[in-house]
Amino acid sequence: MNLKLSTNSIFTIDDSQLNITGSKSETNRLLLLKALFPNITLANTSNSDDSEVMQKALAGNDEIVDIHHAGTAMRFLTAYFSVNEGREVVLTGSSRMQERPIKILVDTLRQLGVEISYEKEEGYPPIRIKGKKVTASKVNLAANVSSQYISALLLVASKLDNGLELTLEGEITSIPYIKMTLALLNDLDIKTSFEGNVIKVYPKETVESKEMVVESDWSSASYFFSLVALADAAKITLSSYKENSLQGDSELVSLYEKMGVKTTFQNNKMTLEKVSGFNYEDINFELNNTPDIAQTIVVTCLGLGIGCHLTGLHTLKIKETDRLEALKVELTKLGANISVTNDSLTLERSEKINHDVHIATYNDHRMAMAFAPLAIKVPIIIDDAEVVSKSYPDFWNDLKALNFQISEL
Ligand SMILES: O=C(O)C1=C[C@@H](OP(=O)(O)O)[C@@H](O)[C@H](O)C1
Ligand SMILES: C=C(OP(=O)(O)O)C(=O)O
Repeated sequence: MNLKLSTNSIFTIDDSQLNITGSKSETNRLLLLKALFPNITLANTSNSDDSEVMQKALAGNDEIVDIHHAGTAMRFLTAYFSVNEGREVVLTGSSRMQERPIKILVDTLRQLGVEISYEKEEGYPPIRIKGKKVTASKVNLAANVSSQYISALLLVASKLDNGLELTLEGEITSIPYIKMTLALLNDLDIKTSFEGNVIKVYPKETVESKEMVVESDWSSASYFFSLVALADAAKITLSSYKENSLQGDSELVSLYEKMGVKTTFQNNKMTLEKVSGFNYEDINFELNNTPDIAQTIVVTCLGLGIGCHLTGLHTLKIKETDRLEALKVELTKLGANISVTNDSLTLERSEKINHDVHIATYNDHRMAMAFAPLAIKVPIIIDDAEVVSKSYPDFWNDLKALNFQISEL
């Protein structure tokens, strides 16, 4: 399904309200924790494909478990099945998932005594896991490739006889996601510590019954920050969000303040407003803590006609697609002057944006959603627009509610 998007030439959002689905990162952690501690209950969970596959995988009893494109499900379930004594599963995913590395996590679980083998290529899914009772508790692992390996181990750690002590090697990437995992464990009264490069999780057999309420997804909110930045005038209220979030992408508030968006919080809602008469300057952001909003930000900059230099992007090459390469190809089609390295991206200032360009989405939900707000500036076509369901199935309906004209080509 290819969608053509456009808006009125003067585009404004008048005091609109949107309710955004729960964070997929929090949901996938909590689904796993609920499988370990069934007396917790969850509210405002994500309706994303990634959370649906996670839930199904945890509920089922099949030998082959297919998690499609869901990175967190792949990594979290690898740890989960590894400590599920006596169970044998083959964990697999989409063809892209079979190119996303898992060796660091597999090697760590092997150090803990779990039997894991590769069904196809060494270092990549699919993998065959024979669950073991794990009693070893000290391991080292590289922390510079994906924080998901670390979160995966932390999530199951409290159920191990002796807990877990992880020593992280190298520069730690995507730290807020590790802190989110620890914070959710702490909410369940599971004791943890994170000092220097050592993380400890202490054993806990049971937890008190508790309702865990998922905050709405900040990465999904990023597209509305972009929309407000690009509109002629806009005020939109999103629920349910907290000023002090567990999600690192809440950094959006300070990042978009530099792109003319003011954010205020009240009663678990946040209101984004376009600042009129804002003095735009080129931006320079380090995004090691917030990799998922890099695409949104660079597209906003193109729409605003400002330049940007984004660094800390080394993980983008191993996500749903090689996001650095994909951005380079698609932004160039729009007339942008962009260069990328293995971990950074530079966009030159430019005035003109080509219209009616087909944006390829590479099975990457964030390619589709990040480019959509540009329709405020020029009509644009998003190819294979259904990809958004990986994290945000209601995205196109929510844009329609904001008066985007959307038609199938
Ligand atoms: O733990 C998580 O929920 C996530 C961690 C990040 O991955 P990396 O640690 O691989 O950068 C992020 O990009 C992903 O969307 C979700
Ligand atoms: C990278 C992402 O997800 P995952 O790694 O869980 O597939 C994402 O949602 O941007």
